[in-house]
Amino acid sequence: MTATPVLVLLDHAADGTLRPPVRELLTLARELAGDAGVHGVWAGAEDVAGALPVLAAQGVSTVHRLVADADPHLSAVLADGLQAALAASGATVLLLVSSFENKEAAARVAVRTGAGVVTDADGVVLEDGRVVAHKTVLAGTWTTRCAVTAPRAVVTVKANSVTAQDAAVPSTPAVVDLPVEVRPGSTRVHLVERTEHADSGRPDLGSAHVVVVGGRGTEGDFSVVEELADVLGGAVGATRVATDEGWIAHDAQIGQTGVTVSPRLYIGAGVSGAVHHRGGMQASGTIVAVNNDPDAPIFEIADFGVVGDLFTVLPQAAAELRRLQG
Ligand SMILES: Cc1cc2nc3c(=O)[nH]c(=O)nc-3n(C[C@H](O)[C@H](O)[C@H](O)COP(=O)(O)OP(=O)(O)OC[C@H]3O[C@@H](n4cnc5c(N)ncnc54)[C@H](O)[C@@H]3O)c2cc1C
Repeated sequence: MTATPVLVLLDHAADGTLRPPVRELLTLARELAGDAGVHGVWAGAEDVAGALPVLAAQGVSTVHRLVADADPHLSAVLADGLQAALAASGATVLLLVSSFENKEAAARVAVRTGAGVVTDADGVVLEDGRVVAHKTVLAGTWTTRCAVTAPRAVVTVKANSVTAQDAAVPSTPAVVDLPVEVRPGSTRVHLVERTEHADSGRPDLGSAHVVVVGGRGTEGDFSVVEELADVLGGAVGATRVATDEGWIAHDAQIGQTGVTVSPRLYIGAGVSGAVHHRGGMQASGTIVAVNNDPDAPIFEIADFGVVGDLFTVLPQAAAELRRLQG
């Protein structure tokens, strides 16, 4: 694979603000593309203008704004748009933030274009002209390197895998409308309604730098978990026991059948560390466990462990952090 532009899907919120992991992907894209340049894809009716300063700081050369008579929030329509953007940009590498929706779109684009697809990567490099993606598999027990042998690569990258940095030289991104030919099959599903979650004031669980997680040990009282998360500016997560009990919404569940997180700091309180939970958090940077059972399996993977009652330890930690923060 010779040097070509790298294409990045510019995930954004309803107000047009770029989601934080997009800066990480653009940083990675610059490393892969070298002089060939970085292109972005803007999908949705939101105004791109507010995102342009960030895209300029990231050195993006061209933003392909999809123009389609169908909703690009449908993964099949998004895949149509991404395929068109690959053709328009000449890119042979497409990077997307790892999310359920993006992984579905990535798979569709890869099938249509004959690309190799890797999901949930935590690093991407070029080796001998080939895209090599690093990923953690089998409930976090193995790290693998997957070399893409096809001429095109589509890779979804987990949040917090790359440290975002601005380009040495900013750019003036050109915004180009890209008409998308929507396949008849792509609109077999109609999007009836789409509602953004009310803003909790906390960062998104999948991309947060800090995640504080409550398990069965909370016995349904998440107040101390939320308090510590707020002091650290982090997100609140949960085990399946906690979500099944209805103590917290299902979208907070971390693990094999929930969200995969890889924050810089994971704090588990009253979490045993079952294999199904580990699969969704073992790639975290630093793992802290608070559990009153010294034999809890989570201590096997913890970088720092506190044997104690979470209702005593978490408030103390929050108070000390507040004191240090002044
Ligand atoms: C197919 C399948 C898929 C699954 N997918 C998931 C998944 O995606 N995510 C997930 O999380 N689980 C998943 N599970 C369930 C998983 O196997 C575990 O049952 C679950 O993770 C355990 O949750 P827990 O750690 O909260 O509870 P427990 O295992 O009951 O552990 C509670 C811990 O809290 C400690 N504790 C109790 N009181 C206190 C206190 N006051 N202070 C400090 N510590 C205390 C206890 O010592 C214990 O270690 C799945 C299971 C199956 C079969």
